[in-house]
Amino acid sequence: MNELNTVIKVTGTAPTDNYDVVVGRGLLANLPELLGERVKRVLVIHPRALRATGEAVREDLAAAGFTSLTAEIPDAEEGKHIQVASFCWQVLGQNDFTRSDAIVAVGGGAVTDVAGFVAATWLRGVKVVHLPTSLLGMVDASVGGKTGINTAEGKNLVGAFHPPAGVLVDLDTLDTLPPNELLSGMAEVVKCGFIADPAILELIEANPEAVKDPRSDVLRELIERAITVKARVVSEDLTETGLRETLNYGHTLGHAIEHAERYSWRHGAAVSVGMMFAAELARSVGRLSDDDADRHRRILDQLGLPLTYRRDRWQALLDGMRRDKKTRGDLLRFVVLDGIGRPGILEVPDPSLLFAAYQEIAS
Ligand SMILES: NC(=O)c1ccc[n+]([C@@H]2O[C@H](COP(=O)([O-])OP(=O)(O)OC[C@H]3O[C@@H](n4cnc5c(N)ncnc54)[C@H](O)[C@@H]3O)[C@@H](O)[C@H]2O)c1
Ligand SMILES: O=C(O)C(=O)C[C@@H](O)[C@H](O)[C@H](O)COP(=O)(O)O
Ligand SMILES: [Zn+2]
Repeated sequence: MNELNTVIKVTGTAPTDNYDVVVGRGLLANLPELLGERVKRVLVIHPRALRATGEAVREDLAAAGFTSLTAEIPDAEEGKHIQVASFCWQVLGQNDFTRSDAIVAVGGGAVTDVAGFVAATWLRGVKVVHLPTSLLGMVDASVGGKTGINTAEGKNLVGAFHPPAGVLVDLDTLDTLPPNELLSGMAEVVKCGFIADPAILELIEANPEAVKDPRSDVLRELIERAITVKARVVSEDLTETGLRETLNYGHTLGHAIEHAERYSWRHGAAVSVGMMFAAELARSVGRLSDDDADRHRRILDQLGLPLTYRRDRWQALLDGMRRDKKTRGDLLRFVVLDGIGRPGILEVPDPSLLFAAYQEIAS
């Protein structure tokens, strides 16, 4: 690995909780070194849309002496399905994959989520390495070991914590990422700014054009800062017993919107509306100042992320939010801010409070 790479460490209590997230260019070629000598066979999981990248990874593996197979899966949320996991288990079974073999995920967050889930469940756990190719995958989904698939009832309702053995964030892959996908990832970067690193917000405010340029130094700094936030949080609380809930800022409503829209909305777009809602909720109970709540609107609007959602969908959203993993019994729980960089939890026994805050963002 060369000196232009940045290494962000994730740590934890078990030896398998410790790994590096390496950020740089031309990094995919470093995969064989990362897998190590014990691994003999590798299953590369990627969507059809990223076939060329998957093939390039397999060529590097072959050159280094690994036997590799491909599982080409449906794109985006269609990949986060039990039938896709089942297809991958079948490929692993038919090819006698053992506990010393490995899975490599090449793609966005949907791919790292389902491939991570397959790795968590095959033989009760095999090594997985993530090669995220979307901004969202780089700054969020590939780091922290949350894996999952959707069910008919909601988003990520089935999954496991299964940290990767390593993450290679190859910035070159962003060159082909469509602008709306970059924008979606930017919502998670902004989230990290609101919950933990105000410098992220200042960088975005000061560089409205550069943040959208995949080759800019500003974007690289944002990526590294967001990964640093995520790595720090999951190092302290891998299994979400407390601090990790803060990474769910904007997701209680966001996931409900994704489900209501049958996943036609990008994850980050839904989280953007979810953060607007959380800000209005916190403002309404006197926890967030008007200035800080208004800053949500300014930054998300500057980026071009959505700020509102349909007034007539409230009941479906409330039903969706009840299925959020932070809910305890009848108590809905939201990540809210007491100020920028000061996240906390708001427990809401009475949905009328939520309905009132929703009116502020309903269109
Ligand atoms: N596990 C976690 O901690 C975590 C964190 C955040 C989000 N997520 C999950 O991640 C998913 C969203 O991730 P996403 O936004 O990456 O979506 P995605 O994986 O659906 O990818 C978005 C689209 O971009 C395409 N794409 C990806 N990389 C590309 C590239 N380099 N060039 C061209 N096209 C490319 C994909 O094929 C897809 O069509 C959601 O399911 C969300 O729930 C998980
Ligand atoms: O890593 C986490 O923890 C997060 O909450 C990060 C989120 O951005 C991500 O979308 C995650 O998949 C949501 O998890 P869930 O537990 O609410 O399904
Ligand atoms: Zn998210």
